[in-house]
This record gives sequence, structure tokens and C-alpha cells, in this order.
Amino acid sequence: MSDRQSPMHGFPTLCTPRGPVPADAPHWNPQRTGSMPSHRYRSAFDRVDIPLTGRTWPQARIERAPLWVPVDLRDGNQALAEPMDTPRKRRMFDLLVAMGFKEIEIGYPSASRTDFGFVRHLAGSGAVPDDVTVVVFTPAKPELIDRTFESIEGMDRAVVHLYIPTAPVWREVVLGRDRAEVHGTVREAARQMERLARARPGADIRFEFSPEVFILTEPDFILEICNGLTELWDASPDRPVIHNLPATVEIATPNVYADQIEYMHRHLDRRDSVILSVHPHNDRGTGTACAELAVLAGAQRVEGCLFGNGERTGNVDLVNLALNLHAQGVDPMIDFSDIDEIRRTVEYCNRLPVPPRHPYGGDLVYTAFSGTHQDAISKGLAHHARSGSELWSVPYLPIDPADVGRTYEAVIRVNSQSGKGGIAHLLRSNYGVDLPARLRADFSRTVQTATDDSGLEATPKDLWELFETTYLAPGRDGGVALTSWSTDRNPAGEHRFICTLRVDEREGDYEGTGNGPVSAFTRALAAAGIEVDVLDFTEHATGPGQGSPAMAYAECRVGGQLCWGAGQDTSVLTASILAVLSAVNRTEGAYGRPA
Ligand SMILES: CC(=O)SCCNC(=O)CCNC(=O)[C@H](O)C(C)(C)COP(=O)(O)OP(=O)(O)OC[C@H]1O[C@@H](n2cnc3c(N)ncnc32)[C@H](O)[C@@H]1OP(=O)(O)O
Ligand SMILES: CC(C)C(=O)C(=O)O
Repeated sequence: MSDRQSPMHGFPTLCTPRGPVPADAPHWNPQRTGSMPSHRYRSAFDRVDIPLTGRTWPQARIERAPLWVPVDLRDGNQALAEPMDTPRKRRMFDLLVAMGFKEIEIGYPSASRTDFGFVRHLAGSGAVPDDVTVVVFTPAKPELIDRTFESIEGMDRAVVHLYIPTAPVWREVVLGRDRAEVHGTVREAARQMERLARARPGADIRFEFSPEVFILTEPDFILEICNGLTELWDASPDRPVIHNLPATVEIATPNVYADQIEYMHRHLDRRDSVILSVHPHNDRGTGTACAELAVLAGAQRVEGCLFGNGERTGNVDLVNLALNLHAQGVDPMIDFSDIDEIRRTVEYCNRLPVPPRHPYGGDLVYTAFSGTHQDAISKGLAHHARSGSELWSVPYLPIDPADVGRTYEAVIRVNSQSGKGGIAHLLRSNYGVDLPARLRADFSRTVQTATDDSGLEATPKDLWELFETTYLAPGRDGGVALTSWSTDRNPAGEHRFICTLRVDEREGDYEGTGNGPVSAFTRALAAAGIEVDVLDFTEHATGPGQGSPAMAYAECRVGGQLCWGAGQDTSVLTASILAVLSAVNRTEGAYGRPA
């Protein structure tokens, strides 16, 4: 293909390996330009410098779950208009324990009486299992560090989490201190923590440090402070320090965060004595990607919140992250077997709703409305059931909804975008009604007209009622009705159908013979002047056991027109007769239905 014929002809690439598109690059995009004041912002590459060469994270794979640390009770809580009270905090804490989290940040005890009170409540309640460690958060202020240690008095174990702003704008504008002064404050705070911990020889108190807005801080300054703390706290493999590197406010594409984490992973001292932790937020909507790439780059611990609550657009969503691993065949080490109960508890504690499209937990995430998706899911589920394989590969469903306690009922829902596959699936799974292939197409036209008219979703009950009025009712009370009937069979095997038929209010007695009761019935109809050919006929039981009603379907040619009918009865023969009668009565312009 010559360059001229290429569909890409005239479209310059939008990025270069080293920087932005040159200013003199041709304008190719026909949309309106210059309507947004984008010149007021700088590229992340002009704000951060990462001296990483030979990055390895793009080739890595996540093979084990990192240590997940929920911060719902601290970072999540500080973002709520109405912070959690002690009962709500306790509900959240108990949920996190029940799900299997082993390290849980429980608050900022020096911030408020409520936070302090909750830590004291946990200290005295016996609610912290032996294999769970709580984390308490403190700024680098002496009186607040004292108060933080007061809050954990009597606890066997805890992580005390120190933070300080380190990024240039925060140093200069918020703290009003230079690098040396910030470093000095951190060291003072760290020494105080060490003293206070040493004064409690019976307790296992470990330390965590977060340089706030790590992603905007000079890498050499981060290393200076973190390596200084590793030494000062004398971290060892038995008593590692946690260095938590937050993307406090996301500013760049996730690959940039990955580079920043890999750089730290390679340059932090006493690496075997450091737990490298990350704390992404979601300002660009890429918190999950940042956390995943950070783990590829060497992070071992991830802080986040359930369903992504947290400051502004939220902390990274631990449900999303952990179930992403599950969907890749990696055990997330957290129990999501009743995701709806988890969601209800989180909604109660945060007083915030989880949106219906939220990954893995939203109301609609295992639901298909559109016809082709429904068809594929329905076939996929049936294939999966037949195959007996444990491996999940059902189209459009990244995980088995049953893994998170969802049923298949909500997977397929019908509206005007739906097709015959989904409709048939709902009738089969809810009512045991297994429509023959051509009847599916016939009925789906009726459903589409109804849902187009109403603009609403049709529930399985709505579908059943529509099926009943469309196919079953005409067999029972149409223009042609059976007042009474009986069948018998002579010794030669020939069937006889004897009946009283009411045709348009006139009653008469008729009889027909054939090689089966249904063909004998069509002869009786012919005797009454109604010409019927049965072209296709099927029947099945609608449930297990002898008493379950039978459903029969008949595709008939009635006076030259093709028409489907259906009948239901505990007797297969009665269901079959009703199906033929339904087709007769459904024929346009014939015996009741207007043309
Ligand atoms: C990114 C994060 O999530 S950080 C955590 C943020 N969380 C919260 O703020 C929730 C709880 N906080 C609070 O309840 C209050 O901020 C308190 C009680 C802790 C402190 O309240 P106040 O004493 O009124 O101070 P205020 O909230 O205005 O804090 C700002 C002061 O702390 C300083 N500061 C901010 N962070 C830190 C820190 N990590 N270490 C030391 N000083 C800090 C600021 O420079 C400012 O100092 P200044 O008063 O000398 O200008
Ligand atoms: C201080 C840290 C842990 C934090 O909450 C953040 O940066 O978002």
C-alpha cells in the first residue's frame, strides 16, 4: 500500500519518545482547538525528574498479592462530610477483619476525640485478632506524637505512621521550611517515636513513614530522608520499616509512577529491611493502574479504600485491585464471597453510595441488556455447564458472578436493546419454558414492541405474562373453542378425535381421524371448515417430577398463514391440543385477532 492510500496518511503521531509533540507539528485534528485554557498546566515531565534507566517493570508479572492495607478509617474517613462515629467505625473495622486484612489503619488519633476514642475502644475491646496489626497516623508534631502513643497504650502491637509534606510547593507554601528544616523535623519526630516505643518493651511497635506528595518530591531528597529513617530506626528483616510513597494527587500517566517506584525500589538502603508501600489516589482516574504498575515495579504493600472512597476522587480501590488479581488467577488473599454485604456495610459506614457501574461491586456489572451480549452469555453459560471445566471463559463476564456471591438471575435483563437469546434465557431459567428456535424470534418481536412502547425494562415476570397473553391465552379463550372433547384409538392404531367446537359463537359436533391425536384434531377442525397444517411441533416438561406441567409449541399453517401457538397443561395431550388451537386463534383476521 502506498503512503497515499494508507488510512494513517496525514495523521502525525501524537507523542514522541522524548517529549511532547513539536509545536510546529501539523494540525490534523478537525475538532475545535483553543477552547480550553490548557496552557495553564504543565506536563508531568516538566515537574518530575526520574533518573531511572533500564526500567524492568514492563516485563514483570504480578504473581502474588501484595499486603493490602485499608485506610478507610483514616484517609477514607477524613474525606467524609460526616465522619464515622464509633459504632460505624467498629462496623467497618469488623468488616475489614472478616475479609482477611492483616494490617488496618484505624485513624488519626491526635486529630479528634472521636478518632482517639475509637483507638481506645479497640485497645480495650479485644476486637483486634492476634494476627491483625493496627496502624495509627500522626504528623511530625511532638504533642501530637505523644497523643498518638497515648492512644495505643495497652496494645500488644501497632504501626505508628509518620507523615510530613516533602514536595517543593508543600515545603515552601504549606510548611514554610526548606529541605534541611523538613529533614530536621522528621528526624526529631522519628527520635521521639523511637524513645516512646522503647519505653514500652512489651509491645511490638513498628514504624511507617510517608513523604507527602512523593511523586512531586525530588528523588534524592526522598532517598535522603527514607534512608536516614531506616538507619535511625535501625530497621532489620525482623523489624522492617515501611516506606510508603504516596501519589497524594495523581499528576501523570501510571508509567511515570511505576518509574518512580522502581527507582526507589533499586536505591533504598537495606532493601530487605524495608517494606516498600504505595498509596495511590485517583485524580486522573488511573489509581488502579498506578497501583498495579507500582507492584510490577517493586511495591510490596498497597494502601487504599474499599470501593475507592477517599479524598477528592478517592483512594485507590482495594476491591478493584484485589479482584483484578483474582481474575488473573492470583489469590487476592481477601474474602469477597459476599460482595453485596461488603458493599452494604461500606455504604452504611461512609453514607455514600457505590455507583451501579463500579468494577466488581456495582449493581449492573454482571448484567447484559444488549441482545448479542445476552446471546453470547447464554451460550457461554450453557457451554461452561456442559464442559464440566473449572476454568472460566464465559464471554463478557470477566469473573464468575458466583465467586462474589452474585446469582445468574441478574446477569441477563431485557429491554428494547435485547434479543431473542436473552429473552429465551430468562423464560428458561425462571419458568422452565424452553422455546423452540423459530418461536424465540417470533416472541422477541412481540417483546421488542412492548419494551419500545413502554421504554422500560421487562422483568422475567413481565416476559412470562406477555408470553401467556400472546400464546397461551388464545388456546384457552379465542374465537374457536373446544367445549368438550375426547379421543380414542381403534385396534388398527388409528386415533379418533370427537369434540364439540364453538366457532364464532356457533356450536357443532365434529370428529376426525388420523395417525395421532393431534392430526385427528386437525381433521376435526377441517370438518368445521378450518384448514390447519402442523409444520413443527415440540413439547417438554417445565420442571422435574411427574406433576410438573407440560408445555407444547405448534407452528401451523392456518388458511395459508404461518402462526405459532403454545399450550400448557399437566396433560401432554391437552397442552398439544391447546397449542394448535392457540395457533388457529392467533391467525390474523381469522377467529378473533384483527388483521
Ligand atoms: C495527605 C493526607 O491525607 S494528610 C492527613 C490529613 N488529615 C487531616 O488533616 C485530618 C485530621 N486533621 C485535623 O484534625 C487537624 O488538621 C489537626 C487536629 C491534626 C491539626 O489541626 P490544627 O492544629 O488546627 O492545624 P491545621 O489543620 O490547620 O494544620 C496545618 C498546620 O500543620 C502543619 N502541618 C501539616 N502537615 C504536617 C505534618 N505532617 N507534620 C507537621 N506539621 C504539619 C502545617 O504546616 C500547618 O502549620 P502552621 O499552623 O504552622 O501553618
Ligand atoms: C500522607 C499519605 C499517606 C496520604 O494520605 C497521602 O499522601 O495521600
